[in-house]
Amino acid sequence: MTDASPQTNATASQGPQRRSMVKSVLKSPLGALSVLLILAVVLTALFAPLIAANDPAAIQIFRVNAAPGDGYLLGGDGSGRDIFSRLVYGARNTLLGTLIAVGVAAIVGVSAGLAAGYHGRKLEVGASWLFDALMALPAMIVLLAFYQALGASIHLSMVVFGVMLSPGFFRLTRTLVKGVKNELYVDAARVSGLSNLRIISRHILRVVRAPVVIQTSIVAGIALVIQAGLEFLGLGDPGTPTWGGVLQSAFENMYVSPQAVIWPGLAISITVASFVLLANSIRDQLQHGGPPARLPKLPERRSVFDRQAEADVLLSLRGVKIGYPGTSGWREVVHGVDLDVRRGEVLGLVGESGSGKSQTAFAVLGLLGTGGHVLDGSILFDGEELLGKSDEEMHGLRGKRIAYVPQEPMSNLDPSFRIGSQLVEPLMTAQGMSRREARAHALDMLGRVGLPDPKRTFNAYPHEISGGMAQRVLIAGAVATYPDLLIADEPTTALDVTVQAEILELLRELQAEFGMTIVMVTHNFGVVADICDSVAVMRQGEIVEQNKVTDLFANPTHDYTKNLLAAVLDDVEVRRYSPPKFAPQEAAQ
Ligand SMILES: Nc1ncnc2c1ncn2[C@@H]1O[C@H](COP(=O)(O)OP(=O)(O)OP(=O)(O)O)[C@@H](O)[C@H]1O
Repeated sequence: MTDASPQTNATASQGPQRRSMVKSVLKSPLGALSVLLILAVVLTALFAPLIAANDPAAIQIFRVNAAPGDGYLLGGDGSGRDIFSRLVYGARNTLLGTLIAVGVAAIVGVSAGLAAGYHGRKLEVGASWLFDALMALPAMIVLLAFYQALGASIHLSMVVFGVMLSPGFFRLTRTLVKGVKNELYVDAARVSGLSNLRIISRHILRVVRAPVVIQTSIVAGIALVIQAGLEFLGLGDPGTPTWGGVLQSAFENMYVSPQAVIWPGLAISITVASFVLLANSIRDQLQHGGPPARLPKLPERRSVFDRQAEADVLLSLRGVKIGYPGTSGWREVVHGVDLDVRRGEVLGLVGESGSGKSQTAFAVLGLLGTGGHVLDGSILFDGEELLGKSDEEMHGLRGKRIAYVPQEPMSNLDPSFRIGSQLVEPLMTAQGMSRREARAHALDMLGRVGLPDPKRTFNAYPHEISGGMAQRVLIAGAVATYPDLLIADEPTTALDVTVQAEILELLRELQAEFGMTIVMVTHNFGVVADICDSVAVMRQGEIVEQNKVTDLFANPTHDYTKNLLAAVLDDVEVRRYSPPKFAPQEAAQ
């Protein structure tokens, strides 16, 4: 049995510029064409009595195998009936049969798939066994046997065929449900007391919906072809006009009236092709988001590129504005940041959530989120302008001269590869090392970042190590190329307090040993006090204050900085500097 599972990822559509699926499909040429053709067939079926001039069953003996003309638009068939009228009325019966097969397949397969995927293992095993057995049955033989037993009703045959098509829906739905049922938001829904039925209808069906629509479209094409095939074999109701029946009649008279075969053939092929094209078009929209939405026009960059930074400044930002496409033009999220990071310095980029710290860091890495652009400004790295560099040029810098340590160590390691191979591959491609050299260097680095048994970690899978060890592994990978600049985005947030201190200590040591410059993105003044030499405070997309850590802690000038410092908890252990405690009235000034 056909299992036309649409390979799709329903979550792929959840981009920032997701448009309504229907609109997106209609905007793609193939999607629009297929919808138009299916609509035309449906309308023809609905308004058959208005479209067809003649009764499809009326026989005119002198029009047997007649050529087109004289009121018979496409000629007469072997019994003297109007081929056009039979095709128009045939659209009704053919679509109804298709609808029955698809409806039965979807209802049986999706409900069983939801139940088997969501509920325990026993139900899944039983249902899987049943549907596997159904798939193993030869559809045509089963349909012929049922035809013998049930009589000449194509609609009953389509019910049986629908059941035979249901395993495709079952497998697709079960797999999707199993993938989503352990997501944290589903757990949260369970904890909040929602019933299983409510969770399935609210959270699970949303994920299943789009792939099931694709599967439905594919299965509709298959059902139509099989139905026409059965009718062609003479297994339909001879009194009812259908496309398969018209094809059979034309085939019997092919030598007398060859053109009569063309019309039912065209009707079947175009409709089936439309279903398949529609499925492809929806899948494309889901997987790739369809053709890119038109971006608002980029504003002209006013900043002068031709500038130089002081010799001891490694990274220099001037007037950097970052934006994302919004409903009415660009939505600016960083509004003209000026920032200098000196060679060998650890700079803390600090501010509350959403203040633009990560966006500023990602702009330097050339890794803004989908649709994100640096709208204006200049970013100099070691005297070289980064804005305007191609992806390839940026690729040459990232992972070599500019390294990155992320916030979530675990989600940045691929669970299907050993730690060692994830460290060795980049060293071979980026540094041109041989496998042996890369392996030795990776083991060295794992030892250097304080992992007690580098060999064991090297051979381990990510799930076999702790979060703190994973962060050390990522740091080892980042510093393995001895980068000039390390950007660390909240590298300790996901770790427990003692491990946080160890990781900060490690970064400090590595910075001193390799002479790296570090930009530390953080919302935590404790981290700033612990490791940073200077600090830039961000608020609502702007830098409001930049100073040496000692000076800023001793003498914050901006109210926002004072508030942030006042919010540092009394028991935060600050090893290098002690933030002064501000009285609430002082902080509010
Ligand atoms: N992909 C995106 N599309 C649109 N807006 C975005 C996108 N990513 C971030 N933003 C917006 O940019 C602004 C700054 O985000 P950013 O991630 O830099 O904040 P942050 O200071 O690093 O906060 P946090 O500490 O919570 O990560 C926010 O208003 C955010 O909504």
